[in-house]
Amino acid sequence: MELKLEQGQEPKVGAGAKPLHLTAQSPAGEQEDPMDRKETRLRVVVRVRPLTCPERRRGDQRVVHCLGDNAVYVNAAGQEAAFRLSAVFDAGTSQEGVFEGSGMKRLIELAANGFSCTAFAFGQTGSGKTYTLMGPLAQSEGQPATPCLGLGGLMQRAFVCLLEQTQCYRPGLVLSASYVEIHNEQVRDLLSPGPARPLPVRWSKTRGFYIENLLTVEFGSLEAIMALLQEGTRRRRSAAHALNGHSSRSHALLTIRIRRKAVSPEPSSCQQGALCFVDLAGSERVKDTGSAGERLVEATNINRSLLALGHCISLLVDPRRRRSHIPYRDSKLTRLLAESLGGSGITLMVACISPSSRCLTETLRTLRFAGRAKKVTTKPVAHRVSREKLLQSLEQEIQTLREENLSLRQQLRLPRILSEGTAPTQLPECQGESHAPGQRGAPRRAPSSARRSLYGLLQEFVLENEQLRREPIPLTSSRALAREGQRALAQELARHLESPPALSSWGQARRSPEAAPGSCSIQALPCPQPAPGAAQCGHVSLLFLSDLAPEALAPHVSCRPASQPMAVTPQGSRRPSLLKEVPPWEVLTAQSGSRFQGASQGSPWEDPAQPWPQQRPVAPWLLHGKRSLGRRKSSAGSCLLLRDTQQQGPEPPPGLEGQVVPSAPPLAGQPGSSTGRQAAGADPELRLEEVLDSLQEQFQYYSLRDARD
Ligand SMILES: Nc1ncnc2c1ncn2[C@@H]1O[C@H](COP(=O)(O)OP(=O)(O)OP(=O)(O)O)[C@@H](O)[C@H]1O
Repeated sequence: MELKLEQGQEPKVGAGAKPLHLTAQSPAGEQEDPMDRKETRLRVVVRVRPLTCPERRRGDQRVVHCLGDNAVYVNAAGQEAAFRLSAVFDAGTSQEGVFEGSGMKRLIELAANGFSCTAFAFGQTGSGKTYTLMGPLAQSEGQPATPCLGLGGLMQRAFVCLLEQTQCYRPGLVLSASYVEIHNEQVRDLLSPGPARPLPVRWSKTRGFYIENLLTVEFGSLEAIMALLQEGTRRRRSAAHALNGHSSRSHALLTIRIRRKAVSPEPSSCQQGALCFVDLAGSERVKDTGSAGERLVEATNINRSLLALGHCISLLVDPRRRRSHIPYRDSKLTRLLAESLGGSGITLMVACISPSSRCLTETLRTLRFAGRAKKVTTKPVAHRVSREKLLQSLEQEIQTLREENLSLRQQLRLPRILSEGTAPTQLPECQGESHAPGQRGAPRRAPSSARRSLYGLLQEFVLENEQLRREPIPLTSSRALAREGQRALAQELARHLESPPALSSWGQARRSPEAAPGSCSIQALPCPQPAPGAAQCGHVSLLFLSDLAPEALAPHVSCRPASQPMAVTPQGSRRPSLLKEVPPWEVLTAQSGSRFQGASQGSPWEDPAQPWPQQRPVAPWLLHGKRSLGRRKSSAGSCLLLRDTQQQGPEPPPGLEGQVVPSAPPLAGQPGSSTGRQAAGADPELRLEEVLDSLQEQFQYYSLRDARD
């Protein structure tokens, strides 16, 4: 029998950690945490729950033993293994004991200092994850009991701790919360009033993966945050099965955002930390839980997303492979945890296990996962936002909400009071508490105090948004409306990506004589089929360059000197070559918002004597096929999509300066793309969202790389 004792370097977070020493000063005059930018391991602790009554009645053996010295020992059925983790809590440890010993307090402190912190519980179904995070649920309603801390979990204790900090020691802290669940691979807002609709998970260079249209609610008291927790948990999907009478059927993520204004009298920067609690749905063996029908679908989705999480962890642990592509896009869960696992966050994992002999296999699996996870490192970075950036992002947020509210008002046929050109600092037409949605369009001015701050203004728009959404009419977000125009195009693109057409000839391309004034008048190279989107949307043109390695195309798109010919490969050729038949052409530079420069001599695109009638900004999008970069370059196809940014459509990518180039993200719908594989047969709308998102990612990746090179 083999006795395996897992060893590992202890992370610096945790009980007994030295008090925070503030040594360095940031340019803004703020104190920096010594943890800032230091490689840090995930802290992984284990909690063993007591045997439950049914387990005792059945006479299950206790096979898990806590040895002291942070080691846990499993011995049964000829299997013996020991694991050493950051801390181990036996069945007798109280909720307070787990809070004190897990390092939760330090995590809260770090979140208040601007770090992104995550505490998540994982383990087999019925192993005590929800209990550890929220305490026992009120069985009748499936809600976290009361704010009373006796049996309260890590969440309630953290709320108390944070609120204490806010009220007593750091009056500058502003707290807000969001709460979502991932159920059957769909993200749902648990706080938003009205019917739960799936929210898209998007990616941006500045924010990483994020949930669009997520409601965030400010709170200032324990009662308020407990009400949010209870309301959200009531809405979360749960069901009974053989191993747990109240089993969570979704992963839940409750995020507390902590905004701290700078301490200096003339604040030049602010800190924005986050504390996220993740209650994972438990892994389950269907033959043990007896899941069938809907429960079986849920179980399959739960297990699949946990598998994706395990896969990411395995790659992150391997020092060679963690530099390559980590497939966070394989599930919504891994996308949302990407920052906590491999980015700049700080993470505490609580592995929950049952002591019962019947759960032996799953217990060992959980402990092995824990052992791997503790080797994962992140490089925590405190988020300090410069005052200018903060103001900018606030204004942008206000502007987005203003547009969203106007769009909702239009759908509700309410009078539109703001004029088109209203500056973001002007007030919305509908304010705060006293406006009832029934009083359609009664314009009100906010109290003058609210005008003083952008935060106040933002709050008003949020309130208005909430009120409008409460109307019992199905509403569509403004972004979704804007996307409708892109849907046909995306569908076409998806088809092309799946089976790129063979080009019969490259022919001559000219500026379209029918191009509407003001539209982007570049014409696609002729394809056997009309260029996708060109027919439907006058402002979109697409080049489909079959069998062209992306590496050959990207430099030409980003910064091709006008004198060089475009490298394309005609049909039938396996390898890209400089295609002499296509004369030099000057397309555009890769910077978003760049303009057509006009055509160079001999370009087939343009009559050089005639300048472009409209020098309009365009956003280029690159679609690549297979990213095989071996000696035999074989790309399924590459597309260059030119979009007129003055028309409606997806946002052009922001500036590219100073960015670290990540590994190339996979492209939805492509061979080798997990999202494409997963999406097959899934909701076509979600599938299209994926395609549009990955367009942006792809473009950013290649543009950033070119900018760096
Ligand atoms: N440390 C503990 N002390 C006492 N009871 C516990 C403890 N941990 C869990 N329990 C009880 O065990 C049962 C299952 O716990 P819980 O619902 O938290 O499991 P879970 O891991 O969240 O399950 P699932 O993944 O199915 O949602 C509950 O009745 C809970 O009250």
